[in-house]
Amino acid sequence: CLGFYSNEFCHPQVRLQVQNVNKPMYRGTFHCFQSIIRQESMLGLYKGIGSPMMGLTFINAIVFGVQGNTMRMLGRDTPLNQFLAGASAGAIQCVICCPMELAKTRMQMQGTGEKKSKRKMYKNSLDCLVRIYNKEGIRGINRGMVTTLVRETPGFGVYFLAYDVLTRSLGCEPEDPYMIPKLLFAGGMSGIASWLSTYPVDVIKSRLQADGVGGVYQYNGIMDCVRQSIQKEGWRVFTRGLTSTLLRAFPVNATTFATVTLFLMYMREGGDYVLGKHLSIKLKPSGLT
Ligand SMILES: NC(=[NH2+])NCCC[C@H](N)C(=O)O
Repeated sequence: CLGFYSNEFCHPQVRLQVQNVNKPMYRGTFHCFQSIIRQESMLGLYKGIGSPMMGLTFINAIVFGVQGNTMRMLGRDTPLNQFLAGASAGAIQCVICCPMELAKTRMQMQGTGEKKSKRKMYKNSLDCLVRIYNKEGIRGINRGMVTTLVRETPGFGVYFLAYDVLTRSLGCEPEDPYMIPKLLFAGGMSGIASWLSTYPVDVIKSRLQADGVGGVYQYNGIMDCVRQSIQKEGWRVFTRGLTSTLLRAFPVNATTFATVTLFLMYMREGGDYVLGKHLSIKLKPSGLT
């Protein structure tokens, strides 16, 4: 479980993305945090954490495994191959990421605002997915899959390309006394770059996955959700929850990338290898090959 996947600790993100702009419950990130803690205690910030915690082991294993093997398959270490290897990892991990985020979103939305249901529909994330499957079948638990693929495929391409470019330009070498801070910085900035690159898609995905909580369906598909969102809230709608997402993205991805890099470096003899891009680049005096 390297780092924390998705936005399980970014509770405000989902609520800020899907709240009703005509009757907004939250004025911004800080107010959202305050309200959740006041109304639901600190535990409220961790609602829906079960699903990401269940899925994150597999997701990170898939992401770094697919990315590394794709790079070895592509052979040449070029920026385009970095992007393609990351994008393929991002696409494949959607199989787990989409249902996981659907459960997280539903758990975080139940009992809030106008969607407040009299009784809690779901006991936990697994119960949430089982109920959705029993009611809506396989299509139901893959609600939001298209937007998840549109978000994650380029998002992960940017994620790994940014880390490659930053580790190269910072010269993250084992004998460098500042290697660890540089890896943390490169990982954190790569996470931010990745979320910034596809954040508008994430807003639409969250709205589609939250749609129907409490029985009220608002959208007839992706384009209708985009149209309604822009019509009601203007283009700023695509920045809703962005602050809390970026506040979380830096430390989570700094930890993830630095941990994987150091883990793999010390798995090899004497630090000959640094993740750099994808786990198996031989370090030469001139930098990563
Ligand atoms: N949707 C993305 N931008 N994904 C790439 C970043 C993934 C990373 N594990 C995170 O949760 O921050």
